[in-house]
Amino acid sequence: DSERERTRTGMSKAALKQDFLDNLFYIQGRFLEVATPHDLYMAAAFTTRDRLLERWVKSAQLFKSSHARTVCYLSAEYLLGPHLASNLVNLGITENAREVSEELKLDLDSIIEEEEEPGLGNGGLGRLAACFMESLSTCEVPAIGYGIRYEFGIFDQAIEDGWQVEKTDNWLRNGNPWEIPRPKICFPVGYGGHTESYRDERGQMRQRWQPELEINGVAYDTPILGYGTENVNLLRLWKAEASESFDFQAFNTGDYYGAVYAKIEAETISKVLYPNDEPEIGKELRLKQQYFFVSCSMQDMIRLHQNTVGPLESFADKFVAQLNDTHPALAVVELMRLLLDAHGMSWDQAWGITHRTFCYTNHTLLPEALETWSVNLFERLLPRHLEIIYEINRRFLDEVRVHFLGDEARIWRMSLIAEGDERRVRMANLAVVGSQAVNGVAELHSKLVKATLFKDFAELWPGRFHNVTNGVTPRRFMVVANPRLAQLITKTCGHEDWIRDLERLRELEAHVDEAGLQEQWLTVKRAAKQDLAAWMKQATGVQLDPESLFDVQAKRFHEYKRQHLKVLHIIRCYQRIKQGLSQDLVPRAFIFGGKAAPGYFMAKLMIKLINAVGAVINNDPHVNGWIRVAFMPDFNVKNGQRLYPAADLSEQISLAGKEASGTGNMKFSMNGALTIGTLDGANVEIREAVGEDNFFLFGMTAEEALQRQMTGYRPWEHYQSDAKLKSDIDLINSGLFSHGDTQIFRPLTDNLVNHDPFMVLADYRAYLDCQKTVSETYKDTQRWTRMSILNVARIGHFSSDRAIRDYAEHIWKITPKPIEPAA
Ligand SMILES: CCc1ccc([C@H](C)CC(=O)N[C@@H]2O[C@H](CO)[C@@H](O)[C@H](O)[C@H]2O)cc1
Repeated sequence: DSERERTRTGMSKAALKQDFLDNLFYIQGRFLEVATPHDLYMAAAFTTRDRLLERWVKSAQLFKSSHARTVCYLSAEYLLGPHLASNLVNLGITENAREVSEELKLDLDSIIEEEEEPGLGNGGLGRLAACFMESLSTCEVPAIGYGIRYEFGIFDQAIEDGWQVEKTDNWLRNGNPWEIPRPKICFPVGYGGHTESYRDERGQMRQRWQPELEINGVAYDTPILGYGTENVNLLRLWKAEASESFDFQAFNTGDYYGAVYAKIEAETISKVLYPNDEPEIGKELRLKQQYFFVSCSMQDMIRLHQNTVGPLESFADKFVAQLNDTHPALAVVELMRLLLDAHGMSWDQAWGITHRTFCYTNHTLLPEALETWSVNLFERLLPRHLEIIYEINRRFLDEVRVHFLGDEARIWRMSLIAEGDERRVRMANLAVVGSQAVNGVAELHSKLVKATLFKDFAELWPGRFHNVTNGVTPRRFMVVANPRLAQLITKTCGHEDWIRDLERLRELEAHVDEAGLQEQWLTVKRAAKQDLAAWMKQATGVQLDPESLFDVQAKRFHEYKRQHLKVLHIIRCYQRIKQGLSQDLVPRAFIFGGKAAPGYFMAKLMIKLINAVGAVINNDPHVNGWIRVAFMPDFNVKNGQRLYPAADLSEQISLAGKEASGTGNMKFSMNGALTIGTLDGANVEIREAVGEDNFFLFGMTAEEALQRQMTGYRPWEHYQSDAKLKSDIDLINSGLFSHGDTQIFRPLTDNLVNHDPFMVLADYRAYLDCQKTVSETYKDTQRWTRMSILNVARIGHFSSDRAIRDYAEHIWKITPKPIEPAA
């Protein structure tokens, strides 16, 4: 058998078994009889990693020797999820691993369950970065993902007495077998201090920075394997360390705290992920974190270029860097600083390279989400960068004046500096000016980005603005999360090629009316619902009926995502059942999941309201069996993989114009859930793809919502004129769901009837009517199943492989570089 089979990285059962037992012994120092679940998991992880490393080394060799053009994805977040199951699928050895486990009387699923997921992200943006890394490898595009190795990721969420309680996410407590420390790949990062001008050896006046504090950034590498390919890309996350981890002088003088102060101060920089998916003003540590990973990454890219190609003039031919929102936007300024100050380039040459290197993706239109940093903070923390920002701005505004003579208002709006009592640096404007391409993440969003957020810039540089609609990886969110469905699709299509070419799901359409397929389709969904019901029972005590319609809303809590609109529907159903008017209802399980930023009061109150309403409904004998409410604690990638396969109905009900894209909507559809949603973000394109008959649409369009807001929206009138709405809101205020406390939810209900910034009351009626249609449709199982099959058959466009191919062709101008399989 082949060279590979004989080696430690054979794919055969025999090779896997031997390697597993060897790793259990040589790495965990255990033999089977005494191995703990954690030992078994670590042995399985190292056995899988061995096979990754072999491909990784080959990829790195080829990319290095061929000077392959490489994408650098700069993201402050990567919501990777557990590695083991996904790597087994991408290596194509899940079955072999399962059989070896059985031979050893072990259960592969419980070994997989053992893994602590790396939650190095908040939500959509972080998970997208993870899907993109997997698809970059699958599409054989050479790439490096750069980010921060937070010691503590997104908090673990517990629900206590209905309230969210945040628990520290100590994900590294048991070690991390998937990363390789690279102590020798280490870069200095400066903060504070001052700048000074000096005359260089050529007599040129130059600027340099004398930072006050210097720490080190050390690389930790994680291989990212593609599916059905030998290509492995690199995820390089930076950890902050003190340049001097122990100050002996201080220790000798008995100043023990002083001895470790530098170490503590340095390490705080990569200590914890900021748990907000909307910016918190002026958190200095946040800016330090952003500069930290940007500086390490730019220095590393320059090192790699000089070690492979050589002269920096061709830097932008070798590297293209994608800014994942504005969080890494400082990279534009840091590359300028390095090219100017460290490599003695002229401004124009440096700017030519910098501008051609960067591309920027915007992920949100919410004004409060656009990051700005005070000029004072910049002066103190990054004085040299502020100088460079001023020079970029001076030259940029000159260009604007040429095109828009005398339009000082435009100058004021486009400036990188927001004037006013406190001058602030606009990171979004910096990202646009410093990039050769700017894109939104769904067609509607990209249109709104050009028409509102960056209107001035789109008028100056129309060709710079693009759209790349988001996508998700079908490997994790179909094959790993829903193996039953994957098997049924493979059997029906007669091949597994759909996993790497998702458009081939269309072949399912030919079978859509076959009773056999419909039957098996229902069986697969029912089994997933039973699994979720069992998990929810042990996690929350709530018993869900797998025969009922699983109506799921799972995403970060935010008022624009309108989880409170969903609660009003639940209360409406409750009231109708209590009034004996349940004829047009179908039994439903209302399932929620999602974390709220710890400082976001209204979002946390929404979680409490859901659990309060659930407690009453789930214990009310009159409604028993009709409706149930359950809150899945700690919604993360692992738990998401339990939820997506079990959903019948996917709630995508944000106010049109607010959700940039959404990606959960794609994951639910890929698992046969039907969507009830507004014409917002990628919902628009999902509806176009699956067909309007297979999508439950309601609500105002983005234009209509904007119009209503412009002409003065008075939510109070809805409350006054709509008796049902009034009684639902009054029921919340009645204290029925809060042990008679009529005040606890007032902030939420008052906000709704007096302000309602996301127009919940305006869409309430349309939403209820649409939910009626949903119930009607669900009663017709054959029709519902047909719609479910068509949702999967027509969802191919929303693979992250397609999104990566779009970026490669239209933005990065890069071609794949496949690694030839070992002989
Ligand atoms: C500074 C705090 C912070 C952190 C994250 C963010 C992200 C931009 C928020 C986010 O995750 N946006 C989501 O990005 C997804 C991927 O493109 C989209 O699908 C979602 O619509 C968008 O809300 C903003 C501000």
